[in-house]
Amino acid sequence: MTFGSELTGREIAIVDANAAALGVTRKQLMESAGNAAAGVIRDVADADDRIEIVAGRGNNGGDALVAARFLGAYDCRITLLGDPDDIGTDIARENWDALERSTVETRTIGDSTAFDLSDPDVVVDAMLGTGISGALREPVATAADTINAADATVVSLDVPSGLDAAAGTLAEGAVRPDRVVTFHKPKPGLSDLDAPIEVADIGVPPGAEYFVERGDLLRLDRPADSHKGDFGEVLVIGGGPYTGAPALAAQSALRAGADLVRVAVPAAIADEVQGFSENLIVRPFDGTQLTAPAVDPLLDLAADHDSVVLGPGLGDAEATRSAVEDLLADFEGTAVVDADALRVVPDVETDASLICTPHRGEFERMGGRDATDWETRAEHVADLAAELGATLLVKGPADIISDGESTRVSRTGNPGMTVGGTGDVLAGVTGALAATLDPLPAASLGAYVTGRAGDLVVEENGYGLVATDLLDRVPTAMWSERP
Ligand SMILES: NC(=O)C1=CN([C@@H]2O[C@H](COP(=O)(O)OP(=O)(O)OC[C@H]3O[C@@H](n4cnc5c(N)ncnc54)[C@H](O)[C@@H]3O)[C@@H](O)[C@H]2O)[C@H](O)CC1
Ligand SMILES: [K+]
Repeated sequence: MTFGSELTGREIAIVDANAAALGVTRKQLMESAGNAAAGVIRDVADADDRIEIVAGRGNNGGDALVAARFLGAYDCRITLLGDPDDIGTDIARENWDALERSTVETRTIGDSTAFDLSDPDVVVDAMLGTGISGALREPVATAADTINAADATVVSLDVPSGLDAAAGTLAEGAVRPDRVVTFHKPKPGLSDLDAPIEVADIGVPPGAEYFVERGDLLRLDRPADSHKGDFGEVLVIGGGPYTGAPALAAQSALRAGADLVRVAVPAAIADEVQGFSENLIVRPFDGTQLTAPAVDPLLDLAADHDSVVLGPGLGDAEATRSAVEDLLADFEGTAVVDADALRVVPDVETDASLICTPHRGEFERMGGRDATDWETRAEHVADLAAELGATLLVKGPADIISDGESTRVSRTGNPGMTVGGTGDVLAGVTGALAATLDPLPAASLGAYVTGRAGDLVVEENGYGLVATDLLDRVPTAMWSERP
């Protein structure tokens, strides 16, 4: 299992969009949901029972419109709360149009004062599902009261209308069902209800939660009322024998949306690093490479940042290695650890939350077991992540991300990306995402976005990609393909 045993509203949207990316449309899922709902309704209804289906204007209502088609043998009436022109989604509207052309009895009610029930035996509550926001508004509020007062068996589709599946709480006046049929997975709050809950399999493709796909981009948010600082400040610590790597990581963090990125490098190369871009804020520390005297000042600086990227271009000198060890031992924030800095991770005790980004060779040097197929390797990645208490992002043709509990696989990227520097881009992008997201989603999206940026370059130019080509594709990969 990769997502939790219960799905919140946002996770459902992600799974839905990932299912679509894997070739199963939301309309197909709605068809299965409506079919499954009809099965439960048949279970509670006698052959001559009157069934009232009350549908809202979202996809929860859409599920019920499908169910009505499957219940053709019953005395069934569908009430749409609101104007058909205001139906919120194409797939719900298509199902409404199909019902209207059929022999199923339909009516629309826009005004709460007109809501009534004709003494039904069974009421199907499909007014609101996981798309609820805030307190119940009219006409839903009155309809919920009327349904609760009716002497009928009430079956809620997905969740009782009024259950906020993001918070797991019931709004005042929420429908009190006798049964619930929920789709794909339980939702937060359902287990607190008195009513029996059935989970219906609606054919979400296996892999929609496992693979990192386009739907995962829904975790990214940049609301109109955002303020400077909302998207985090990132500190890149790197450089010494190499100058390009820290500059590349820092620029990638900027492209991935961090508000502010500082890059701490040895003073001897500070000018050269600054020369890569006027967007960089360079913070030199004394010397030609990272050594013990820089550790305390860097820890102070790091404490003022939301995340740290540690490693790009540091090199593998013994003095640097022990400085990295000291730094990690006393750091308590979130750090993306890459390149030579990875060597110390297995031996260091730290309270920091680490995201380690090894390639396969580095993964094995850290103690990971290799495997010829990626499914087995994914298990080995999870094992090492659990052992280290860190999140691992193991780079390869399929990137494997695990925190020891959940494991994801990202399949973006292409053979053109074996060129030097793409790892620095990945570290920077992941560092920026880790400034606002938890480690597992940050690493998963970092892998997906960097790989997708590489795919966009190759789609445009063919192979012959260099790492700097990725930079301006990072925002495209993050934002222009968000479902
Ligand atoms: N993967 C799955 O599990 C699938 C689930 N399906 C069903 O889709 C709904 C969620 O649909 P969505 O369109 O996102 O939202 P809703 O239908 O729940 O509601 C939107 C609708 O409600 C209005 N509204 C919102 N808040 C309130 C309020 N407080 N008071 C009154 N009205 C409100 C809003 O304006 C919209 O009109 C999910 O639950 C499943 O049933 C898919 O069919 C298949 C895949
Ligand atoms: K409902």
